[in-house]
Amino acid sequence: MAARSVATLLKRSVSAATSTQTTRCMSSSSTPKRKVAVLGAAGGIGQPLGLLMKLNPLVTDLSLYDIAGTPGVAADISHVDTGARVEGFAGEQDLGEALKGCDVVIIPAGVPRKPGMTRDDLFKINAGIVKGLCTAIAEHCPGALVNMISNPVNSTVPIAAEVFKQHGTYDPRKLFGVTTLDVVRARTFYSSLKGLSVREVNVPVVGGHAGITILPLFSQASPKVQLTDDEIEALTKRTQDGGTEVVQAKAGKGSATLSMAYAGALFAEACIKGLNGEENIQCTYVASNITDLPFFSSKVRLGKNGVEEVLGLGTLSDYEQNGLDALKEELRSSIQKGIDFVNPQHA
Ligand SMILES: NC(=O)C1=CN([C@@H]2O[C@H](COP(=O)(O)OP(=O)(O)OC[C@H]3O[C@@H](n4cnc5c(N)ncnc54)[C@H](O)[C@@H]3O)[C@@H](O)[C@H]2O)C=CC1
Ligand SMILES: O=C([O-])CC(=O)C(=O)O
Repeated sequence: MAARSVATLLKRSVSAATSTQTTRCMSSSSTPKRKVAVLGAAGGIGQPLGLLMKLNPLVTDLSLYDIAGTPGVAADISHVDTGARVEGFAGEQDLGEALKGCDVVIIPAGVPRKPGMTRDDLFKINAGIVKGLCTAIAEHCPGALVNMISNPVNSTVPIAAEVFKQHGTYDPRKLFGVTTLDVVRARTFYSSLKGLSVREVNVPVVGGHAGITILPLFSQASPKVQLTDDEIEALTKRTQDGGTEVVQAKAGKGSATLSMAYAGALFAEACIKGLNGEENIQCTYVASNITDLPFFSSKVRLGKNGVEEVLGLGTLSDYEQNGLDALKEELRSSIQKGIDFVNPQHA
């Protein structure tokens, strides 16, 4: 699934860049109008993600919002000769206008990790940022699909759910933690270890998005190749620590931005395709009852309403079952931390 989407995205981007006429025809006749907002658009992820959304012919209106720096980013991206109309919004007073009429809102707003930090160390700052942005979403575009990138995703998604519940706008089919980067990494590491073409490879990744809560299911990878126990262990660890690998390599200058922008663009495109009636299956962190945890990442069928179906885990190897048992306590407590942040009286 992801492999084909990537190829399509890049091919379309090239044709969109070389033919404004074609793009305009597509958006006015065959495809519905789709407005996408990026909140945190002037950041390390926000800028390349904004560009990738501008290259996507399924996007007709692109709203770029940040607390600062957006006029420059919006002016810059708006000169790209593709169909999407770009508007930049800077500062809280413009947030409502940025969100009005949105079909998809992508949130990469907030601080990234430095070496030695866990994603949970970001909670203190990012929880408040996400709460504020989700309050505005509830007021100005309550029907939009929300793609949460801001960390810790294991807690920021429950925060968003609680904010929407307080406003009476919560629809669990429309709230997603973006875990696509874990899938992208698992595919890359698996294919390069085994000399496979990455375009043909798929690996489901379930659980959450932090350390051991990231559980790649190499027993369900396709195409299937023989893996030793040591190879499975190494691939699993590398996928779980992929974010930390980048944080350490950037040595204090932030975390993954370019690969995340790519992954975020893939997932946003999958959501828009679903809205447009092109159902597709992606791994994402959503409200779920496939385990005893209220939020869980697994394969999900996306369609016109957002989540059409949360798919089960399939058969797990003993190694994966142990990983699942081991991740539950951390994931449960991260979820509760998010819920308690919005409802301190119940904590
Ligand atoms: N889900 C995932 O797989 C991944 C998540 N992340 C997370 O994404 C987040 C952003 O990372 P970067 O772009 O590298 O950080 P960054 O610091 O480069 O950019 C963040 C942007 O958010 C903006 N911002 C802060 N408060 C805001 C508010 N109230 N409203 C709107 N914008 C606001 C900042 O002005 C800045 O431009 C971090 O929390 C990071 O941990 C990063 C990589 C992967
Ligand atoms: O590791 C981080 O802090 C950023 C992130 O979520 C990732 O790259 O997977």
